[in-house]
Amino acid sequence: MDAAFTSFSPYSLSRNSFPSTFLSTNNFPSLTSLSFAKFVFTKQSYLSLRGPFNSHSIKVQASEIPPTDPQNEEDFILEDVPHLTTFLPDLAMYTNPLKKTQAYAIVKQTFVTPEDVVAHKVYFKSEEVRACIVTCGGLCPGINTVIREIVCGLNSMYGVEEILGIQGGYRGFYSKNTVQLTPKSVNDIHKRGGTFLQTSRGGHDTNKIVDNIQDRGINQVYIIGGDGTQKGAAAIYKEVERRGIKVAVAGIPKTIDNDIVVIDKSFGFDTAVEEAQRAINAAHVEVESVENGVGIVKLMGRYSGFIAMHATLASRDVDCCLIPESPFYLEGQGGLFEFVEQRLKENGHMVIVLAEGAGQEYVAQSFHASAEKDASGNRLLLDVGLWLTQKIKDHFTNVRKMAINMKYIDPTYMIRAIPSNASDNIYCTLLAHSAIHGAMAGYTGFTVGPVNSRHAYIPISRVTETTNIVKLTDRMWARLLASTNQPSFLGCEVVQERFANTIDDDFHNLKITSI
Ligand SMILES: Nc1ncnc2c1ncn2[C@@H]1O[C@H](COP(=O)(O)OP(=O)(O)O)[C@@H](O)[C@H]1O
Ligand SMILES: O=P(O)(O)OC[C@H]1O[C@](O)(COP(=O)(O)O)[C@@H](O)[C@@H]1O
Ligand SMILES: [Mg+2]
Repeated sequence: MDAAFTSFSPYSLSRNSFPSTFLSTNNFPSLTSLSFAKFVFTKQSYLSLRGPFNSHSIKVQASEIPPTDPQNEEDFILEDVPHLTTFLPDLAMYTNPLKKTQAYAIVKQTFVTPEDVVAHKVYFKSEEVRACIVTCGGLCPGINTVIREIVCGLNSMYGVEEILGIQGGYRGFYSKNTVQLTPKSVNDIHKRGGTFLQTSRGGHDTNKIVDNIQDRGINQVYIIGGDGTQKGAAAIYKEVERRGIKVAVAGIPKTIDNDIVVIDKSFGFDTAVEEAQRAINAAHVEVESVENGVGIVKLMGRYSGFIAMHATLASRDVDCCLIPESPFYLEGQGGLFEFVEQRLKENGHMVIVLAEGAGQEYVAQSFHASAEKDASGNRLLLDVGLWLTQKIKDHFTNVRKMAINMKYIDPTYMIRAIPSNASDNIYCTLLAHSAIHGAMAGYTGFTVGPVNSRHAYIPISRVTETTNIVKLTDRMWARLLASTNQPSFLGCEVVQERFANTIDDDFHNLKITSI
């Protein structure tokens, strides 16, 4: 194992985003040779991750890596990325076939910084690899690009021929036939939205899945999916380890909501924000063309309002953005009705962007609905867009006796069903390649993704222990408030009390106490 990686050093906030898995024929004798790669946060990045949902620290085990400031070992928070040799200590190593490929053989000092992890040896022979890919959970722009690049990357860089597609999510392992994936069969799929392999919610049965992996002789599993999927991937990895079989499990984080922690941003998010602009533009055009026009645009965001926040900031045509993390109220001083009326008086029109998870407790009260769940156990949302539309109409017609022109646009599925844009396509390629290099190098139980702009291997458990949400105390939310000039709604004690009393999960309680 010692020779597998010749160098490793911590990520830095200022470095550019070259993948840390880049191969070099180079040696870096001046740098420490490590037995295991570590998942590393600089102290700064750790601090930036800290908040009500990430309050417990990651263990510091700094002994093997020299900190940049030798006086301050606590600069680094380190954790092992799991490796096959942890439970299969006698695994054979092979020369990395990348050395012989034209694209990488020319790379000597030029592209490899001392901070890159350099794989000299791999733990799979090309002809021995039998990989599979599965996609789970909701859609997101770019899934097909990730599938394509795993297939093409494994084939062109490592000479792998055996790649299976598991169809229809986790349950496809045990309920469907596999499909053979080749560079030819996936050649054009990045131009399409959705997932070439189909997806599903629910159906995660760890034993059945791992039985199937064993029966089919699969030894690399690439799992593309969100927070739920990554929890499933962690369970598969644990079971694989328990059975002591040589199977590398790699997660590629997918979430339209950008709700996965640790990584800088999820793929497809930029594409979704861009697409949301079209809906916001349409709403704005409609409402400025009529008298007292009120436009409402509902965007995705179950627990995290990132899409709504970014779409609002990008647009500048939005007067008010409502997200799940920020409580709001309708009536009285400082409420939404008052703000709408004020904007109509000032400008004759207004646009509200609404994340689908916002105000769910109000909608539930209005509709007397019970909390239903989907097959994966996610709460099924009530339509806050229709609810708000009706509330505003009722208020202005019946209470204020004022005619308004309401336009409600619901582009929710449209923003995630499209192909990824150019920058997301490149991002997806880096993720796919990072996953391939990691699996070939024998890592397992990891998720890939950029951390402070450095592509990193992250132990899966780190990305599943909490959810990424918009922090109301962060500057991005302050920027939004400054841009829209909307009320912060936080002055109202009643709302805070109501939230604390009616919402029983930690998520909302923490949210309130963090304000
Ligand atoms: N805690 C869990 N343990 C194991 N599997 C899970 C867990 N949560 C979700 N899954 C599985 O992961 C898949 C996708 O989860 P879901 O929440 O629907 O989407 P996403 O992964 O995009 O968040 C489903 O097949 C579901 O059964
Ligand atoms: O109708 P579906 O397919 O269950 O998806 C709706 C949900 O999917 C999401 O896009 C999130 O999906 P994931 O949990 O798969 O990331 C939410 O924004 C939305 O509430
Ligand atoms: Mg999810």
